[in-house]
Amino acid sequence: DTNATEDSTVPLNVREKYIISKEIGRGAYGEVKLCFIRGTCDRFAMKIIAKKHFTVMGAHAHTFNQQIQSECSILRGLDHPCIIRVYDVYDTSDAVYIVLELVEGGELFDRIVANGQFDEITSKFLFRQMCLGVKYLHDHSITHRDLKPENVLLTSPDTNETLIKITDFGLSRFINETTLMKTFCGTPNYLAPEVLSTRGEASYTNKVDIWSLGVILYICLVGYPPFSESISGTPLNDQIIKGLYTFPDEFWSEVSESAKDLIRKMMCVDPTKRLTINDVLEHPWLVDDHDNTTRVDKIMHPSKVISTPPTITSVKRPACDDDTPLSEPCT
Ligand SMILES: c1ccc2c(c1)[nH]c1[nH]cn[n+]12
Repeated sequence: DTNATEDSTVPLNVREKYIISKEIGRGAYGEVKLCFIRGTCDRFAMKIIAKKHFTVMGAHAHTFNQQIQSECSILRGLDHPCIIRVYDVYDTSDAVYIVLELVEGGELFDRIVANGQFDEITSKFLFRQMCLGVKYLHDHSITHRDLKPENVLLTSPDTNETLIKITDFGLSRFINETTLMKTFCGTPNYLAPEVLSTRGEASYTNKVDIWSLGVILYICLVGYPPFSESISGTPLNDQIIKGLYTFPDEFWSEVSESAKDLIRKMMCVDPTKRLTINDVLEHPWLVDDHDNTTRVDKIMHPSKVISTPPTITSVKRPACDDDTPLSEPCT
């Protein structure tokens, strides 16, 4: 990958507005670089996706580019605390340049690795935010399709009481078969069974995101994935397609039955039986924990922290006795 700063293929209008700096991440279909707006020095993330990863419609390239434009105008219209903001999109012949919100806390994936796993309270705090972000996408008819801890970013580098931001949504609709094959080449740890059993031909529903959220919650609580080749020797795809996961007491004895119940209802093989995102948010594990809901609301809407108004002790009231005539009738 060429260094975009010198790379002459970066369109002039992008270079005029942004200084593109170092690489800060690599997604499945492109690189992410730190960039600054010339002048204000506001910092953003610039995702550069080479078009070769997209379905080449050949003659239909024109409609394809229009599809990208309309998709990105949808993405630019999204505004939710748990969704990475899309500020600008530059579509050129060989690449799409997407200007995105920058966050400094790294990926959930790395935080889980560093922590080992989260306690149930922290898991629920982060999980509720992911659910609210996914609900916002589903309410806007957007299926993420590639939810995984690598696509959940954190805003604070030094605490788990952090805001999370979901990224890499929306463009997945434009995946061409090679990138889709990449989906199959990559570990299908988070991939829903219906995608695997029909080799991706399944009519995707947004239920695929619920399965992935279930896998993410499982990993947050115990620090290891529900499916893995090494242990049982059964091929990974078979484990997923048949839903062969368990909650071994060795690791799960400290976790509440309610949390396991929710995971079972999210990681159910039949998508028609799987919970919707609204069902998930109405599950007792999330609904019955008001403290968690309050903490999540506060981190999502910090400005709305209701500061308790000062009690009125400062105002001195004249000692009133009943024969003092009122200077004027009280209005
Ligand atoms: C998409 C992919 C990676 C991103 C991103 C948007 N924003 C941001 N801030 C740090 N990394 N990163």
